Amino acid sequence: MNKQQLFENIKRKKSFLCVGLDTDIKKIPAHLLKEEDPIFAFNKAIIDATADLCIAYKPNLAFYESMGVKGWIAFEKTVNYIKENYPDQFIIADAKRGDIGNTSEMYARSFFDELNIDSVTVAPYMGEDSVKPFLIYPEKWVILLALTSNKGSHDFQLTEDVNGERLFEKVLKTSQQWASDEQMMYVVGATQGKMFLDIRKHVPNHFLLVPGVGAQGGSLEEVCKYGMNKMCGLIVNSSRGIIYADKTEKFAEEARKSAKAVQTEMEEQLKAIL
Ligand SMILES: O=c1ccn([C@@H]2O[C@H](COP(=O)(O)O)[C@@H](O)[C@H]2O)c(=O)[nH]1
Repeated sequence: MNKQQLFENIKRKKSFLCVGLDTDIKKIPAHLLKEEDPIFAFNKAIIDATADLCIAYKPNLAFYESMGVKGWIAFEKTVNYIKENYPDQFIIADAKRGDIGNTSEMYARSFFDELNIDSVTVAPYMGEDSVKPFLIYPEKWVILLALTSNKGSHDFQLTEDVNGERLFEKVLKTSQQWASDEQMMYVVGATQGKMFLDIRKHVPNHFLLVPGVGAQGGSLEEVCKYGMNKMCGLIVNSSRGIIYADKTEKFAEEARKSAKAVQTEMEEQLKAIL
């Protein structure tokens, strides 16, 4: 999917919501445990209940890998289910990969060749040769960690060099030499508030993947105020706040209500640019 198609989906659905499929066997409703593949059964119900309200799904690999082979199978089935039934959805493998070149090549192959996923999150710490292997795939995206939503983002990302340049700014500046805004996005946490102004000074036109609303308490209003651009430029993720809205047989219905509440707020925010 290219940038224009992403924007068209945002306009059509009046939403820039990404539903995070952080599916934890210990948190899903008990009645699903009798299913052959409880993780997939849960995901399928959540996807069917929310697909018209969101433009993206973000399974986080940790939740699947922690289940071994069964988890990987559930992940693959989930990706295929989205692709077959909701082909307009942008799929993000939140895997935070990145390694020496030949190893990154293998990571890229598994997400882009094997699974045909739209995008993968990548850590920038190992530099250009660790990111480039992900960039040889047309219309596939690298989503590079820039300024994350957690408290630890202060430990390295905000440290300054002798010229006063912060590490996340160096990441934004340097990585723009590797790919354009047609192939690269950045992760910026919703909890970072006004810092979106600084982010936008460096990357006015890029899409940003923004986790941290809902369970982490980030403000959607602030994200939009400081981070929205003329193509929206935001994919805002909520995982726990949507998928675990309820633990009963009504879980999918309640997840839909939570997603609808976020989408309604997004529709309002989009009036500023549409
Ligand atoms: O800076 C980051 C980068 C990634 N994440 C991931 O996003 C979701 C957030 O889940 P919630 O339940 O909505 O808090 C999760 O997969 C994180 O690993 C992030 O939160 N912050």
